[in-house]
Amino acid sequence: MTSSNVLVTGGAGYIGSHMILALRDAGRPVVVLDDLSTGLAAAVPAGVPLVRGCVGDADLVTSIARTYRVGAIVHFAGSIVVPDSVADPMAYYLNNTVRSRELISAAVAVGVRNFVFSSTAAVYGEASAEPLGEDTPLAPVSPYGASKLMTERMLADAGLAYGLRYAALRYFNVAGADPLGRAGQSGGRATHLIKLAAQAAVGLRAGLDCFGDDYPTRDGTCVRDYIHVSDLVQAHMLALGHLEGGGPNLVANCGYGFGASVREVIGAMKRASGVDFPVRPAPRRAGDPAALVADATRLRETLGWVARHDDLDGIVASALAWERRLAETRRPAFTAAMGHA
Ligand SMILES: NC(=O)c1ccc[n+]([C@@H]2O[C@H](COP(=O)([O-])OP(=O)(O)OC[C@H]3O[C@@H](n4cnc5c(N)ncnc54)[C@H](O)[C@@H]3O)[C@@H](O)[C@H]2O)c1
Ligand SMILES: O=c1ccn([C@@H]2O[C@H](COP(=O)(O)OP(=O)(O)O[C@H]3O[C@H](CO)[C@@H](O)[C@H](O)[C@H]3O)[C@@H](O)[C@H]2O)c(=O)[nH]1
Repeated sequence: MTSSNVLVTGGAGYIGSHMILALRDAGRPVVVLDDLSTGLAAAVPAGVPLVRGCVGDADLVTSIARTYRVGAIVHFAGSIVVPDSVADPMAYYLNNTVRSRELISAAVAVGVRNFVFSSTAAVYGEASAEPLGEDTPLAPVSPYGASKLMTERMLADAGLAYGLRYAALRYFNVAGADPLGRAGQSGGRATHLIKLAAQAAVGLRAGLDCFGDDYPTRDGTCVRDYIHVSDLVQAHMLALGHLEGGGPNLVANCGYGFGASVREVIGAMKRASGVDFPVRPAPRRAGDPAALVADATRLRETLGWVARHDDLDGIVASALAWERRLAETRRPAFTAAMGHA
């Protein structure tokens, strides 16, 4: 096993914080670079160095790579809200594409060999086939998807020109929380369906909007392939080992091969919590494809990945458990702020 450090960008965020736990569980030294724009310093486990800064700061990246003898970068940092990218595309091209370019350039210049990148199912756009293989035509319908696709393209070119070794993992919808309760989705502004449903279940919000019920799907609501964050992180660990072991560059979908509709997710959350929170019909949300379901054959066959948490009820239950834990830790602070301490 290699003992060089792994630089986790965006390690104070939802998925990055789970990756840090997996690396530490495997005995790998880690350093985190995060600007804390959506992440929380508290999500980085004690003892893991956290450098607060931007991935687009090439001097900073170079200095971290030298100081910590970084051998691999796992790049989670980015802006992630599809409708925001429709409203403000230039912000997404800056944070996701331009700053990734700086990071990749710095990695190449300082001699970091291996690079794992958070890509997305949004690179496929309006899916014509289901499930989607990696060879499906790439036609993103949101600036978010386009901003990620451009980074994939830069990695492919950097691989050819400079020998950078990379894996671009196209996540479908990531959800759930660490089964040991050490991490979960904590960031301030929630937009993801399962997170919002969990917040409704614990009483943090009055209910939930269902964006569109006239899609060409089995119940009219959008279908997504929800992958448990622990299974996703395991794919990253395998991808890292694959690159470090000399395996070829890789682009792979991360999902289970079956989807759940918005209505099915809401039903699962109501069952798990026992709370019948209100659900309001709402117009379609900009940039939402009707259905996104992964064909994850390549991930299984190339990396030997095995899904261990591929059960919607379990995913929803782990998200709910984390939300309840957050509500418990918030309650004293809230009570104090209201002058009732
Ligand atoms: N959550 C999903 O369902 C999903 C699906 C597909 C792809 N992804 C990708 O996975 C990655 C992680 O997503 P997440 O859900 O953990 O989001 P998140 O918002 O919780 O984490 C992103 C982290 O990156 C940091 N960050 C943002 N811009 C930065 C910059 N310029 N420099 C340094 N740090 C910066 C944020 O502070 C945050 O800690 C993203 O790249 C996202 O596009 C997520
Ligand atoms: O209050 C809500 C929130 C969401 N939805 C719907 O739920 C589905 C899932 O939405 P969401 O959880 O926001 O995820 P996506 O927009 O599908 O995007 C996620 O999944 C993509 C890959 O599929 C990633 O690229 C993105 O980063 C990630 O945010 C969509 O149909 C939404 O319209 C609702 O109906 N009500």
